[in-house]
Amino acid sequence: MLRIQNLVGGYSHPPIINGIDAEIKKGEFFTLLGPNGSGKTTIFKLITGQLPIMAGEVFLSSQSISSLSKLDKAKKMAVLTQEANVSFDYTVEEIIALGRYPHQTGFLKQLTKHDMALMDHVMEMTNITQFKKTPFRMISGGEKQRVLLAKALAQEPEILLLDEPTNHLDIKHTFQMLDLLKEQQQTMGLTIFAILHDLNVASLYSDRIALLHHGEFLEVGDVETLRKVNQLKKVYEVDVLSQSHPTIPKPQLLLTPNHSISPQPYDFKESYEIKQTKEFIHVQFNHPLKSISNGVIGDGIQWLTHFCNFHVKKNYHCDDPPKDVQTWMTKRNIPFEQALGMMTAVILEDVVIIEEKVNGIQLLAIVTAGVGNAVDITKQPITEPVQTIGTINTMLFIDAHFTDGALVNGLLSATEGKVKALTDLNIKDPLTKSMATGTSTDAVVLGLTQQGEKTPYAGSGTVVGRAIGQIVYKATHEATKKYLLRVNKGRYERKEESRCNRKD
Ligand SMILES: Nc1ncnc2c1ncn2[C@@H]1O[C@H](COP(=O)(O)OP(=O)(O)OP(=O)(O)O)[C@@H](O)[C@H]1O
Repeated sequence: MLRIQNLVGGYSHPPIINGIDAEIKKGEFFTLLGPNGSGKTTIFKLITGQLPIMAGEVFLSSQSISSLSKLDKAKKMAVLTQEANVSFDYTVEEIIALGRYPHQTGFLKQLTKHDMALMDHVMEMTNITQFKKTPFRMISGGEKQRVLLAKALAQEPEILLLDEPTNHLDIKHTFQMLDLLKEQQQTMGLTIFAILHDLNVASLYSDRIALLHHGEFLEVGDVETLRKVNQLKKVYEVDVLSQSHPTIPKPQLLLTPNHSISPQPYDFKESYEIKQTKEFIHVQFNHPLKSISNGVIGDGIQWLTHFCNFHVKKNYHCDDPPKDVQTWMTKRNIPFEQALGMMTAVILEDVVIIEEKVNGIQLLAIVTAGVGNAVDITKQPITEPVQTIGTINTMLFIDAHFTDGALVNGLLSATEGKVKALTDLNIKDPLTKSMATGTSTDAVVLGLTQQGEKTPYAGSGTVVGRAIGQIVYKATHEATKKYLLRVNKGRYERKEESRCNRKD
């Protein structure tokens, strides 16, 4: 659709653009990225003819752009520039009518019924119909941007050049505009060549991107190119981290400010408080911990300050456990947005709390255990899930700095410690009669202070991994023993009671 071949140009010597090549294919969304002053707008000016090409060539549908008349170009290509200065006091409708100009025929060049219907359509699409008769100068910056897009769409171009089209737009209108463009691309085959500043937005909407650096392309490729953070650091000179969007397979970039927002180093042992009642256990930290968990709320990887384990009745059943947990937290003035919530039918008095320092690493384990629903995951028939509560809830807090990989490692180490404790206590799956590997609804959280040197591994091959396995083993072993004692005592008491009743 648009081929840029060894393009050189600028305002004087030396040129700003130094021999770039690119091919924008028909129907694709191609985005030009680069810092301020890197030459993005200059490329557009060379393509549109606002600036003379010093060397190289640009082809529009295989025709050299310099051989096309202004009108021929306008029939194929519409441009939305940053300069929204319209000198005359046109109304919105009149501005949009200008978009039809290249298609008007005859001496008088009047708008036809088709032109007017199309204008109404683009005004509706861009949500500006209400401003139809309003002078352009009397609408806001964001509304002006939508009017200029409507004008460009009214031109019915094959390719649309957009120079920062979302400038002035709030997030709702940014996404509305880009969704609209994407729809035009997908349904009408419109080719889009856009300059965008927001790398995350570019990742969500573009098919391919080009990264411009000092008038040259450093990278041209699909949006996965945005995972090359070293290139981005070089070009933008910021500390950037590439992560996957949580719900769609696109990279998203996270920036770390130069000014430090991490707290001064603090004493782990002084940084938390544990509150325990019959209804709940609440661990509150002074600083947020980086956490990984499968809690009812606060799941996944998060930064959290409050960690709660709520007691529920054995027959607890609810359609919306997260809502329940949030309600219980609100009742106790615990901000659930910063909290992890678990639940258990285990008597909370039987909790085991172990605080230990292993090889200089401070750990805190808080475990409640019930094995009424013990399961051997390797033997249970794969049929209906078991969802009753009789669970092992493990909270483990560590004064260390883990990578995301080490967090996952840490979960493995904790699980290995738990399974070994069940094995040593000879806990069996009542259904399969084989050794249990856990219970049907176990929950776990690992919370890290992220203080000190970064640790990339936390498996059994590491000191911290073994410390995790051993503290979880100890806490689970003890908590399970307490549970078994209580259950056996209960059984004994019930037996005694019925014996006495029989005697009577
Ligand atoms: N009219 C002009 N005359 C001379 N130099 C100019 C002119 N316009 C821009 N430049 C220079 O050309 C270089 C590239 O500018 P350009 O506008 O293409 O950058 P850009 O990548 O679009 O930047 P931004 O993200 O800030 O819009 C800059 O160094 C700029 O100062």
